[in-house]
Amino acid sequence: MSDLKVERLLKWINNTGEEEISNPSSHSFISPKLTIENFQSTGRGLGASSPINRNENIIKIPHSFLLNTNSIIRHIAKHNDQIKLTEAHYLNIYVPYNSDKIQDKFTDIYTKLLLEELLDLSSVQLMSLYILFEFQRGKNSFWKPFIDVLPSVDDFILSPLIWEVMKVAHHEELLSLLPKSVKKHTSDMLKRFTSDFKVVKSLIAKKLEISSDEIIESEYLPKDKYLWVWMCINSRCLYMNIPQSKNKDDNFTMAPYVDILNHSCDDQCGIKIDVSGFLVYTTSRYEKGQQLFFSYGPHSNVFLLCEYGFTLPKNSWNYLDITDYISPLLKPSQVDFLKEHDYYGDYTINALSGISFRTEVAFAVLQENIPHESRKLAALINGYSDGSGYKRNTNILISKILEKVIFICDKNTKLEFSNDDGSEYIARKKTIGTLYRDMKNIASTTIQNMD
Ligand SMILES: C[S@@+](CC[C@H](N)C(=O)[O-])C[C@H]1O[C@@H](n2cnc3c(N)ncnc32)[C@H](O)[C@@H]1O
Repeated sequence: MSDLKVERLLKWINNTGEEEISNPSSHSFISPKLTIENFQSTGRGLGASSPINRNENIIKIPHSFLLNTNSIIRHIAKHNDQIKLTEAHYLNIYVPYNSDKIQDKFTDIYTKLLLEELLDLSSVQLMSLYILFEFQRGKNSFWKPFIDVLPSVDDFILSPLIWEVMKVAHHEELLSLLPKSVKKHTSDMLKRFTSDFKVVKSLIAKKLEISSDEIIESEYLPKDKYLWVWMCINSRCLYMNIPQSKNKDDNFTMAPYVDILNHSCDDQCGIKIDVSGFLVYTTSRYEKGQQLFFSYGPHSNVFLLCEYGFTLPKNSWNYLDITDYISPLLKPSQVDFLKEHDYYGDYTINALSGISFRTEVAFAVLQENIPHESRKLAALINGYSDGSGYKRNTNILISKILEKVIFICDKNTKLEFSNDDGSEYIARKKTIGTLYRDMKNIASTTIQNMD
């Protein structure tokens, strides 16, 4: 990222423009001990330019600079007299005095949107629509300094959703090489993406009084740009309670500058949100030159690759899903029993904690002809027994499954060692290889640890 863009971002977020200095939003804080840098292992991130203590407040971004349902509706309302806002979560957001003066074809649409229509959209739909419009509004947009530092679509080259939607070179081969769990995650993401795009297109088509098909070709919602914005939102959102949200998946915000923090499995920074804004503090000490990290959550490499476009060399949240191996072995009465007790499906083995209790229950059920009548099984499920009576056969069954897993992994881990020619195609193949390596590691370790 060019220094100029960083400079503009900092100037904007510190609100140091002449006319802004006395405004209520000028309460950002970026510690002078922080710098934006390119790190070899992770790419762009936040570094310590001098030692930072544990429990030190390092960033505060006021609500006026957070991009979420509240701030978007507040900004759109500035262009739209029909939208009357009364609640504090809108009114506390400061919108620069001149932002309602600049008119263009996008603000023309803002003038036509109804508050109910905006609130009917999910957070991702509203944010993707708004950011894409604001991106196209260029220097007319209040958010330009933030939008300018968002990653480009090239930063997501490893995400299988991008291969699928952009139909990148060799996408069919690459998608076919993916482990089953990644294929499934990608197909779920594609459904989410397609549905969000459809909803947004149909709302804008309605406002333009044209059909949804016509809008694909228009300059309002180009699909490749929509995909870019959608991925940026997906990979940069942070949890924040949104009072008017309809479901918990809508409770998030984008937080400029905070979103430069890269992920690690352990929390090394914490976040707090209060009336003054979004606060980041350290949970460990950093020495000069070290990169600061924050945990995005307990995510496996499969999740990180699909949703964020990267994987970690070591990830304690990796797990192996063996549902597809167990399900065909179950008889109808066993399936009924598992469903009745809420233990059907999602059979995993975790890198750190081993075989999950769910999986252990499924293997125990497999060993019971009439599970409904088994006291031994009831004792396991109710926590009265440790299930040792099932262990021997469980180990035999698991070993057989894991040997099959290892066989498939062995055929594919070689992808990781594809000859590097610097192309995106090879980078993608190598990443697929690392996913099989992760799976094989869990399978082999589980076999080794069996007693
Ligand atoms: C919230 S952003 C973090 C800042 C980002 N690196 C940037 O330059 O804007 C999330 C993105 O950062 C990258 N990222 C985060 N943590 C990473 C890590 N540990 N290793 C490699 N890339 C990482 C991924 O591209 C991810 O989609």
